[in-house]
Amino acid sequence: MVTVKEAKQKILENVKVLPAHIVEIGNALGHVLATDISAPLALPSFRQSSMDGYAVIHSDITETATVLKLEGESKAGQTSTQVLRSGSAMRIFTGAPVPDGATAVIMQENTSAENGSVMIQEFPVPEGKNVRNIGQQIQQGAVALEKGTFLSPGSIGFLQGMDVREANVYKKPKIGLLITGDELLHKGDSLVHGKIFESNSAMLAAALQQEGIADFEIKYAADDLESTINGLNELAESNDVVLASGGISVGDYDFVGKAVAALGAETVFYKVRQKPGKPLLFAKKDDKLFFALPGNPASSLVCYYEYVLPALRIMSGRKDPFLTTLKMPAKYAYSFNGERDEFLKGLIVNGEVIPLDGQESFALRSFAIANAIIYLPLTQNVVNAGDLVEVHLLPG
Ligand SMILES: Nc1nc2c(c(=O)[nH]1)N[C@H]1C(S)=C(S)[C@@H](COP(=O)(O)OP(=O)(O)OC[C@H]3O[C@@H](n4cnc5c(N)ncnc54)[C@H](O)[C@@H]3O)O[C@H]1N2
Ligand code: MOO
Repeated sequence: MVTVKEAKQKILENVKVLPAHIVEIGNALGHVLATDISAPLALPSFRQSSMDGYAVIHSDITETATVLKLEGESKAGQTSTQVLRSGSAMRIFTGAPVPDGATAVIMQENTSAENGSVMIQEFPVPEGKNVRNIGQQIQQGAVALEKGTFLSPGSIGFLQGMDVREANVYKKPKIGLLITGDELLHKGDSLVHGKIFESNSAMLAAALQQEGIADFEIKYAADDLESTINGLNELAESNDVVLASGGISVGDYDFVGKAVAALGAETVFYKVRQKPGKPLLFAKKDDKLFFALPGNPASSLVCYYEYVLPALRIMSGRKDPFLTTLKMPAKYAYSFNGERDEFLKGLIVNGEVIPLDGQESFALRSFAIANAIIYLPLTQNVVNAGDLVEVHLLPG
């Protein structure tokens, strides 16, 4: 048995980043850059107005109420180059090219135009006011995004604005899910006494999809050693990570531990001093990883968020693999007796976290409405309302 801290350390030590490959920008969201991207063009690539108003030469404005001759117009999308002469102002709109010679734009609220001239009710006008300069955002050839950047919607927009079409990103792991248990019913089956509708496959598939991992396959194994070995073996051949659900405890029909050993995988840890999720197993063989998640649904999902997801993120190149962690006051008191650290399903509302009712490991009802996991080490087994607790934010 290892502690939570030791188990997390072993994840960090034993999981390696996958190789990189080129993807189109449209498919790059949620990936991590494996090389720097240089700006193929400057942003902006021409001088742009940031306001609707009038382009002027700032030194022409010598007093409040300077009157300039109105000459020409520059609107967004205009491709021809225009020139502004001294003593004149040009009508201009947001995003439009600033004519050569112009050094500032006066927003139209500070002007009044009539009969072919415009009065500027602003003085003094600094050079460059309301003008976006060439390369103000990024110069051509400069590093636009560094290796290691996690590509967010903002990154995708930034790259698209420079007409970057593809990116070299770390691969995301391919996952095989092995769902074990003779008691399990599937979609379309009829309920019979002693059986349950299986939910871990849908739950884990949803969690993977939420992480942007679409490449996964699901297999089912009966509670016997041979079908568990075969299932693990087949999934390991075509995937980077195998997640088994159920059959990892000490019962006569729990075969996952024996099957992992039979495949020749090395156990990194088995059993973590935590509730729920005690019988979690992590093993590896060459570059393949095996996680055996306890069958109890809430145990399975806690282990996924606290250990599996960080491993998948490390493989994908993420430097911040664990759930975002912060301290927050507990809304209600909570205490526990026992010899294991506890992970509680929590709901953050208005800056406080509520330890939800229904913390049993077979129950998903609390997880269904949780937005956080509360981590209570053994040293904090009595929590009073208002005490600060460690909170791990669930993705989404
Ligand atoms: N004598 C002991 N018994 C148990 C111990 C122990 O230390 N000594 N540990 C308990 C703990 S803690 C957990 S957690 C469970 C883990 O058991 P397994 O991983 O072997 O899981 P199963 O026995 O196969 O199933 C447990 C539970 O979950 C239900 N289940 C299984 N698969 C699914 C699924 N795909 N979808 C929904 N529900 C599933 C299953 O029907 C059981 O109710 O062991 C304790 N026992
Ligand atoms: O570890 Mo089990 O998940 O406590 O029920």
